Amino acid sequence: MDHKRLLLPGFLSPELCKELIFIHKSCGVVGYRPHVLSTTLSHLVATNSAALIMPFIALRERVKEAVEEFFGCEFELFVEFTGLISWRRGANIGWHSDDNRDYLRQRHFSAVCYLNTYEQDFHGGLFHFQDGEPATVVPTMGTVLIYSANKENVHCVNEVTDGERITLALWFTRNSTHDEDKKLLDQLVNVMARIPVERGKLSVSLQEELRVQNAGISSQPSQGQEGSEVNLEDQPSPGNQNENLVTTNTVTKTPLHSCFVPLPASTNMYWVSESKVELKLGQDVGDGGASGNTSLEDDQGYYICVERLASLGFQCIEQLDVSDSTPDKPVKLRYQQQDIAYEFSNILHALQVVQFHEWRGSFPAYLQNMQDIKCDELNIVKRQRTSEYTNTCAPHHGRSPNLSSHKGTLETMITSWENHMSILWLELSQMLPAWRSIGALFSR
Ligand SMILES: O=C(O)CCC(=O)C(=O)O
Ligand SMILES: [Fe+2]
Repeated sequence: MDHKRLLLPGFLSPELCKELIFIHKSCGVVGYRPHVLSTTLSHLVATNSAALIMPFIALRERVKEAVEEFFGCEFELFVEFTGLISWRRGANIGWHSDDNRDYLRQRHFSAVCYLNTYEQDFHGGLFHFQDGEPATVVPTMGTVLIYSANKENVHCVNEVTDGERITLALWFTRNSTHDEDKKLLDQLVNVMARIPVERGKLSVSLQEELRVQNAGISSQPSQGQEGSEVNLEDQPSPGNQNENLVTTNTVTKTPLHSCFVPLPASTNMYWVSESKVELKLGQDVGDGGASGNTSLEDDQGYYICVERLASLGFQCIEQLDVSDSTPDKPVKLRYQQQDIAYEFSNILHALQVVQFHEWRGSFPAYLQNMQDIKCDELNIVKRQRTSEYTNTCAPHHGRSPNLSSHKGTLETMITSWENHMSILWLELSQMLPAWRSIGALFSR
């Protein structure tokens, strides 16, 4: 039997891999099997994070071209599925081919893009082919593995024993009725139509201004940016006038803000069950759906967003009510026992902002600032009232440093995320008419 497969090391730049990891860590939900989380493009669109599909577009195109060239089927393929998948401790998949279910028969070719590296970011999780060469694929950041989805390429993934193994999985089909682009376009058109700011209201000059401001911001992520917000005061959008500028604590929210503040999906999609789930290995192949979801009642587990925030040192000031089916409530965070004054629109908004700064590496600067505030304040307090030293550190007690006094830092933290999102959002809204007319998602 022929085992047609291709390994392309360095196909993705480290920068793109990290950006995709940021998206997954900001938006991922429970995946299709235990210990697996996923972020599909349609999930991004459905959770008001449509702008985050932009970094995928050129990559999907490049991978499709590589698959078409290797298998000699130029201009014949459609992307059937695009999803970021992470495999956490305990995740594995037995021998299978990727088309091994009736509802997966349309999958003709597979491409797995490895976004992080074996033995650096996770342990276990090697990929093996049952027959032929290469027998084993070692996941390495930026490598793409391409193979046919049928029985020529039966494979498995060993159990991940530690860390988080993150991939971008793509499937391709010759069958146009399974074209992911058509479904995404329908979804995008619906979502963009509901956006409160009319695209037409964003004049060309304003868009230009935005670009210039953003160009400045992205090159200096850790500095105060006076006047960096998108101020639409002069161009109110109909039906939205009263909401044009909403000040929450120190940070001004603009109409654009409401375009891309994420909307969480239902709670059970973020609930990772830790109770035992019976599974027949080797039969359950990725469908990108949420069939790994389990009910909240009988389970031990954790809420993904809360866990992701906690792993970076953030807690929600008020505990999240996981019995609430839609966690779309304002959230405030605490970092190292200091309450952050800013009110995020919801837990997903908080997570996206935090992950954004983790990705950009701009946290150390902010945290350094926060650390300085803490030390200074504590020193003063310590000198004055030594006996109450511990109390001053405790949440809601004494004068724990209020970060709103460090307006520049906090404001920059929020607005640099907003600016990043607004660039993507504008790109998306500019591309959409062309995508609609062609019926496909493509890059410039
Ligand atoms: O992540 C990998 O290396 C392969 C995953 C896989 O086999 C699948 O999802 O079907
Ligand atoms: Fe597979």
